[in-house]
Order: sequence, then structure tokens, then C-alpha cells
Amino acid sequence: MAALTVAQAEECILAHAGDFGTECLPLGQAAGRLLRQEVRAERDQPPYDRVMMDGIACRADAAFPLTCTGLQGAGQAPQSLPEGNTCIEIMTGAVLPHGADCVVPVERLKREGDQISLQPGSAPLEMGQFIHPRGADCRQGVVLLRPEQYLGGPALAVLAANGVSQVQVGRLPSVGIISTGDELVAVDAPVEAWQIRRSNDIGVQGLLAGWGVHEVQRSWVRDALAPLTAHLQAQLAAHDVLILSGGVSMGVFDHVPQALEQAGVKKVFHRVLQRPGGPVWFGIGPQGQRVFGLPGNPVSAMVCAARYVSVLLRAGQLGEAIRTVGGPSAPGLSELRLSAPVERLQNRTRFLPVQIRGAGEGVPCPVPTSGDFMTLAQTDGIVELPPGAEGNLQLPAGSPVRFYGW
Ligand SMILES: Nc1nc2c(c(=O)[nH]1)N[C@H]1C(S)=C(S)[C@@H](COP(=O)(O)OP(=O)(O)OC[C@H]3O[C@@H](n4cnc5c(N)ncnc54)[C@H](O)[C@@H]3O)O[C@H]1N2
Ligand code: MOO
Repeated sequence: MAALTVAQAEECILAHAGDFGTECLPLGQAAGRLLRQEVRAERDQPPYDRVMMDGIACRADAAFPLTCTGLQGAGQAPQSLPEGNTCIEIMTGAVLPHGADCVVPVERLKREGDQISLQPGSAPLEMGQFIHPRGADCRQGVVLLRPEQYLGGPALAVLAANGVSQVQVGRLPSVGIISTGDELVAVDAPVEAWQIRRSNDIGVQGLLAGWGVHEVQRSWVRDALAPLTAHLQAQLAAHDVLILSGGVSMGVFDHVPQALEQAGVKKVFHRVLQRPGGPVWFGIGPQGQRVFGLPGNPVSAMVCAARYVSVLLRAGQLGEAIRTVGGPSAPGLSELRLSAPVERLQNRTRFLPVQIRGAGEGVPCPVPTSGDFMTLAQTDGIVELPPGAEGNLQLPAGSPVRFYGW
């Protein structure tokens, strides 16, 4: 099978993303999730004519001085303004008293006993001033949130304000992250001169945490077909999604594709026209598990997780019926402008690490090879540079490019 373009790989992932299902969560646990229900306004918002300033409520055509006949705070049932030149002392958030049609802030008033007059030079009263009318924000029954909505702070506040205490959201998958490679040792183990510490697995776990996925198990297996196959079978039984790193290129110890096949995982694609991360692998397990084989080089592993695993997670949380586009599961900048010219590649997509500067500018932070990952920690993500044509590889400063954060 020929290598796919990045767009084709994304389409394949979307077509095979399936549906992680829906779950009902108490509002306090729903932050960062994707909504899978429609939410309508429980009542008009604000639900009553709401006083916007601490001061008095009166009639706009009343003649000062006014006689103050009562005090009404927020959370109290509305009083009635008596006939004549009267007012009620009122607090922000209170219901407008019956019969009143304007509010005067306390800074504009002088008080002597129960007699209230206007400060000299105060503007004339206008009907409706400092009153937030019932229904001005929204009318009862209008659609406020739709499926696919990211539940950040403002959306959670809307849910709470409308009495939604239990919310239908996309379920998150359980993920197994598997490092392969005989050279890899644990972070806290003694390390020989010919060994390296494994870092891709925790790096991928960090990305998953940023997308709200916390049910994660990390494991390691050596480069041998039989143990790899057995480990894959066990991990497939335990998780909805597997993310492997290493062993997907052409070395004699790169057993991952064969072991996946033996474990019943059907290949959807292997290799994408991109750098880094070209050897990336994706397939479907016997019970519909989604399986990624990320190339082992650390920059490649991060790039492929940021670009492809993010697409699967978002799509699987939304299900086929409601999802419209792929992309990162959390909102954020999705397009940057390049701060400097960059070179595209011919016939393949280039993923370039960047720092975000100011309002949506991406500063290129190229790394010499996909094994140089120490400076990646100073970057915010990658931009996707589509292939360029021969003789026209340079992309000028200011060009808009798609951004994937980490
Ligand atoms: N003859 C060819 N050789 C290679 C090709 C190719 O097309 N033909 N592709 C190269 C590219 S591109 C990449 S990327 C790598 C991908 O290789 P693998 O996925 O098989 O990964 P490994 O060989 O197992 O490891 C590569 C590199 O990454 C280090 N590594 C692996 N896992 C981890 C981990 N969990 N934490 C930290 N570092 C890890 C590993 O030690 C190697 O140095 O293949 C090229 N070769
Ligand atoms: O994914 Mo490889 O460089 O393209 O390291």
C-alpha cells in the first residue's frame, strides 16, 4: 500500500474512529469534555428585571426629594413601590420592585433620614436605566449549547444557570501506551552506555492528559515477535485505544506491524507522506480497538500523537452522527501566521515545531533531526506545512498555517 497524504490519513482515522459512547456526568466532573446533548434555556435570562446598581428604585418621572419606604436586597421577593414620590433602597441583583421603572446608583444620591435627593449636577433620570430587563440575555427555550460544544468555564456556567446538573458527554477511552525497544530502560533504572531511558510513553501520556484522558496504562515490551504479540493481546483486552511507539520502520527488530497482525489488528494505513513521522501506522483491533504505531524517534512520536491521536479522540467522543470536523479535542488556536519564511518539502508535508508569539504568530523552532527533542519542551506545538512544488518551496512570513498544540 502506497503512503497516504496527511489529509488521507486524517480521513481514514475519521472513517474508523467509531464512537466511544456517551456518559452522564455530574456537572462538577464535566470540565474539558465534549457535549452530546442540546441544551435549551430553562427560563428567560435574566429571569426577572434585574437591578444593576446598588442605590434606589423609583419612577423616572418622580419629583425629588423622595421618601424611602423600604430596603430590598438580592434574593428577596419584590416589594411594591407606594404611590407618590417614593423610592425603595435596592441592591445589585435584586428584582425590580413592582411599580418602579428606573434605578439610581447610590453615588448620585444624598440621604437625610428617609429623604433622598439627587446630588447637584446629576443627569436626569431615564426610564429603564440600570435595569437588566427579563429575557434580555436569552428567551426561555432557545438553544444555548449544541452537541460538540467543548465544556470549558463559560459553557459549564451556562449549564449550571439552566439547571442542568447531570450532563450527557462523550465518553473518554481507556488507553494503553506501549513502548517497544530493547535499548529502553525505565526512568529510575540504572542505564548502560548503550541504553536510553524511555520517554515517548510519558510524553504521550502528557499530551493525553492535556486532552482530558486520564485512564492510561504505560508498559514496555522488548523487540521480539512472540512476547510483543502476547503483550498486544493482553493490552487489546484491557483498552479501547492502544498507542505503541517504536518498531514500525524497516529494521530487523521492527516487529510491530507483524505482531499487530498476529494479534488480530487490521492495518488501515502504514506510512504517510510527511516528515517527521513518516512510518506512522494505524489499524483496528478485533473488538474495534483503535491502534496507533507511532515512529520511535521522539519528535516523530510527539508529532504523530499531536496530529493524529488528537483527531481520533475528538471524533470518538462525538460519535459519527454529530461530529463535523476533526482537530484538537480542546479549543485553542488552530491557525497561526508564520513569523519568518520557512522551507516546505517537495511531495511531503513538513511538521515544524513553533512557539506562539503575541496574537497568533508562530515562530519556527526547527530541530535538526527527529531524535533532537530536548528543545521541544520550549515549543507550543507544530504547524503543518503542505508539500511545496519544485522551485517554489519557500512559504513566506505571514502565511497562515494549521497549528496543533501540545
Ligand atoms: N532503513 C530505514 N530506516 C529507517 C526508516 C526507513 O524508512 N528506512 N525510517 C526512519 C524513521 S523516519 C523513523 S521515525 C524511525 C522509526 O523507527 P521505529 O518506529 O522503528 O523506531 P525504533 O527504531 O524503535 O526507534 C527509533 C529511535 O527512537 C528511539 N525510541 C524508541 N522508543 C522510544 C521511547 N519510548 N522513548 C525514547 N526513545 C525511543 C529509539 O531508541 C531509536 O533511537 O526509523 C528510521 N529508520
Ligand atoms: O519520523 Mo522519522 O524522522 O521521519 O524520524
